[in-house]
Amino acid sequence: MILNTACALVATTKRRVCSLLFISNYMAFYSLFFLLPLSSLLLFLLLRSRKRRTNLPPSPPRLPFIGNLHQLGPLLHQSLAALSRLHGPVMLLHLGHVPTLVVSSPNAACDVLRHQDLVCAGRPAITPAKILLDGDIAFAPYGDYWRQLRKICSVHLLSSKRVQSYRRAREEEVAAMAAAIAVRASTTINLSEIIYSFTNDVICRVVSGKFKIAEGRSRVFAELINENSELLVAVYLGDYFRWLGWVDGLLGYVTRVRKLRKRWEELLDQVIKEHADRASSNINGYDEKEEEKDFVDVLMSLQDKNEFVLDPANLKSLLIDVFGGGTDTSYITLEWAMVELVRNPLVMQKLQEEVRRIANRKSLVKEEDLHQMTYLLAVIKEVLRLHPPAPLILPRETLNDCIIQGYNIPKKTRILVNAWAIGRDPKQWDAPEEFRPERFLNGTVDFNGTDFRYIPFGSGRRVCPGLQFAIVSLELALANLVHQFDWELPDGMEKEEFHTREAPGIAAQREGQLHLVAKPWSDCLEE
Ligand code: HEM
Repeated sequence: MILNTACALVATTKRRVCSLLFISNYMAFYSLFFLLPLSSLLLFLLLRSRKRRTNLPPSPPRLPFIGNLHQLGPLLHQSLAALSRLHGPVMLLHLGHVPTLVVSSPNAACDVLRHQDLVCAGRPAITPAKILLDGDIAFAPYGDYWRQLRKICSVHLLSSKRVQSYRRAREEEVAAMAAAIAVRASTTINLSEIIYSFTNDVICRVVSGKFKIAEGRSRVFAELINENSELLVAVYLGDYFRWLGWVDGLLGYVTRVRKLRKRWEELLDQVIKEHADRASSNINGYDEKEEEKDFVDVLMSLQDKNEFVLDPANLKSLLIDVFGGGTDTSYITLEWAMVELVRNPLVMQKLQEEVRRIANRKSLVKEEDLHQMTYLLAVIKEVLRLHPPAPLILPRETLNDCIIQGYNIPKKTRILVNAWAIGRDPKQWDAPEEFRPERFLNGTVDFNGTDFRYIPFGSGRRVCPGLQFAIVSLELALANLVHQFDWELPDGMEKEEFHTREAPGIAAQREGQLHLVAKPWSDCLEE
């Protein structure tokens, strides 16, 4: 019995040993052929992601949750420039949950806007744009839909030929601006107001035709554009802290943006309906006179010919973009131009000499005179170097992982290119804070974004499509302002009080309104 039990025990132990041996063999086999490669793969991935994380650009120290938000001031481009001086021209910030790459040197801008242009061609989906501009071009995600809109803009709405076709509209609006100044000559005028009406009237006229002035419609557009600017630049907590989106609702921002969209819809529906009425009765012969077509005419006739079909809501978003993109930017530039010219009397004198010599005592400078005015162009370039109205261009977002200046930049990183800081970088420009148009006289630096020291219109595939339109309007307006009038500070104001401070916000607008006295130039004769 004892022997039997002993034998049974031995047999069981043997079986257990065998099965243990089998299991350990199996495990060895398993680990050799499966676990080992798997764990090495995991290790490799871990190391790679660590390397990636360790090869990120430098970042200022950050706080939990808010990240670097507390380091930003009301003048965003200026606070980013100050941080970049400490942490380098390629710097990674964490704005709440949003990783944000800030680029402040021409080389880094060239990486973003040329070498990695495709990967960096996305735009972040921010709350106000999603509500107000859904389906527009400026905030459209990069892809087929954006390409279609881009083609419409560059081939049909803002091509050289089309820009040329708005010549009469521009010249008439410039004449109206000069007349508005002339009636208040030798008194202190609010030039900001006058310039704003001019830029707004030009855009209104180009987009929605010549009927708007009589109806006072441009005033309504101006009101809406103003509110656009305010609501688009406000900070929406939900964009930086996913769990705080409801606060934006509570603060009323979201409701305000929705209401604004509704007002735009109503106004644009009216404009589109008028187009349809005009087209059906053909009172304007809109189909015959190509040069008279406004943007709505062009878009609708493209739709009619089935060349492209845009959802009505998206069509309105595209029009809102053009109003927003075209009005504030040109207004801000023209205002800064007058500020810098009054602060720099020698530059003003040189510009007036050029314009008056070429215009040859005509009462109005015409567009055919502009191509000879090289100093005028240099003045506008210098204004846009010191005061780019979109100092951080428009935010981009990476569509994939990429490398910028040797650093790994993960997918879905927001990118801010600080055109303002690059334009004032002492490593790139002599005496960068001084207003010296002469630096542009040799003509090698242009607006088109090929020289990354100078990118007021951005660069690459998302470069501003309104560039030509903007430049010719600015040239014509500025030439006429300095041709017809001599400009003085209001009584009692010293040159030193005439400041160049910027107002808070993301557009680099001058703080306060510009008040000046216009003295008609006596030699400027009626034709
Ligand atoms: C001084 C005048 C102007 C300046 C400084 C300016 C500047 C800019 C900048 C920096 C961008 C972003 C470019 C980028 O991401 O690389 C942009 C985009 C854009 N601008 Fe302008 N702009 C001006 C006038 C205009 C005008 C007159 C229009 C239309 C009539 C316009 C329409 C647009 C549109 C639609 C976009 C979006 C393009 C896209 O995302 O594909 N802009 N502009």
